[in-house]
Amino acid sequence: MLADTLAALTPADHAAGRRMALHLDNLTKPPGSLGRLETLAVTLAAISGEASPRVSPPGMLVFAADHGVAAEGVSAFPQEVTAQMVANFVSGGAAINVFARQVGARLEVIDVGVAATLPGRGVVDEKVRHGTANMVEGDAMRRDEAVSAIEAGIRAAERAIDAGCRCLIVGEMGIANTTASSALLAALSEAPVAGLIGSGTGLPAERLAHKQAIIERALAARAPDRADPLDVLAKLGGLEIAAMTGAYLGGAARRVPLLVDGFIATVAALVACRLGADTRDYLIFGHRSREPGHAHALAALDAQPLLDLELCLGEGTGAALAYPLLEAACRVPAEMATFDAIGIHVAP
Ligand SMILES: Cc1cc2ncn([C@H]3O[C@H](COP(=O)(O)O)[C@@H](O)[C@H]3O)c2cc1C
Ligand SMILES: O=C(O)c1cccnc1
Repeated sequence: MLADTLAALTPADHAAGRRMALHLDNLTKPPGSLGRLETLAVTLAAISGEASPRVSPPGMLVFAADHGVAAEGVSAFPQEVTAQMVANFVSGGAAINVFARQVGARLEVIDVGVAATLPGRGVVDEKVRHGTANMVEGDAMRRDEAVSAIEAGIRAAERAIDAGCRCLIVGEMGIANTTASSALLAALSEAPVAGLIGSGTGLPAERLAHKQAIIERALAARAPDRADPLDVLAKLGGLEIAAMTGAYLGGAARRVPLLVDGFIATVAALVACRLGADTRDYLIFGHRSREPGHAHALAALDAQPLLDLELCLGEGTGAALAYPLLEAACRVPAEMATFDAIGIHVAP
């Protein structure tokens, strides 16, 4: 199934994007005056291949899983918070629930690897295993488990698209997943760990050197093959990160715009692009997270995010907040009058 999804990936329709650019120049405004909103309209036209792209309704996918490396004291919060937040997502009290309601999104919460056994209601059960192993002691997961988690993500993307969603907002919950993400980014980019770590949920500054040392030990012990993204993902990654990678691959294969959230989401998107380079054409970056490694992950994808609200949360919140800009970018070409229609003739 992963192989089928990779085989179905194609570049976006850049000719449709160029037609959109010509149309935008004929609307009743100085050419280019809507700035990056115009770039966004061109991107959305290229993604869908349509003259009037639509992003509504959006589908939100929040993947949850635990991390064995949490036992090393790399997060300000204990592992149990992952399951508690999953319960919060189900009862509608988390930040992502607020924004999902605001934009009328279909929200799905998917357990791909929470350590605790969850009471089933309201959570899609795709548990691959009860949390990853501690990457300092062994591979976070087996290669086939990484593939299973990716495939759970592909299925979730396909469910949302089959239910009518025109855009995917992908988020995560997993205590210690900034550690896994920094480790993945270090392995994929070969940049020094020191510039790729941050305080995540609020790890005190004096614990950062410890977080860095844990990641450096894991990198040395696991020795992942940088040229093999699945090897890197299995040895250092997380189940929710793998599922997000799958959701991006699945959404790109179906030619749907994918709104990327913060640091963790961007690292998952980087893994997806290493597995299937055409995925990049379908990614729109919602915001710049306060987590320092995010700038490196964005640079690795040559990405410029839409917002900078100094968020540092995850769950998909920064992507959800950027979603109304995508709606605006769809409405401008569909609803604005053209110069031809109002009888203004502009000199060439
Ligand atoms: C109450 C709470 C809600 C959250 N929602 C997202 N995260 C975020 O914080 C975690 C990553 O940070 P670290 O690597 O430092 O553990 C992830 O679960 C992420 O989604 C949360 C964290 C907490 C504590
Ligand atoms: O940017 C993120 O995705 C992020 C940052 C801190 C904690 N959780 C997520």
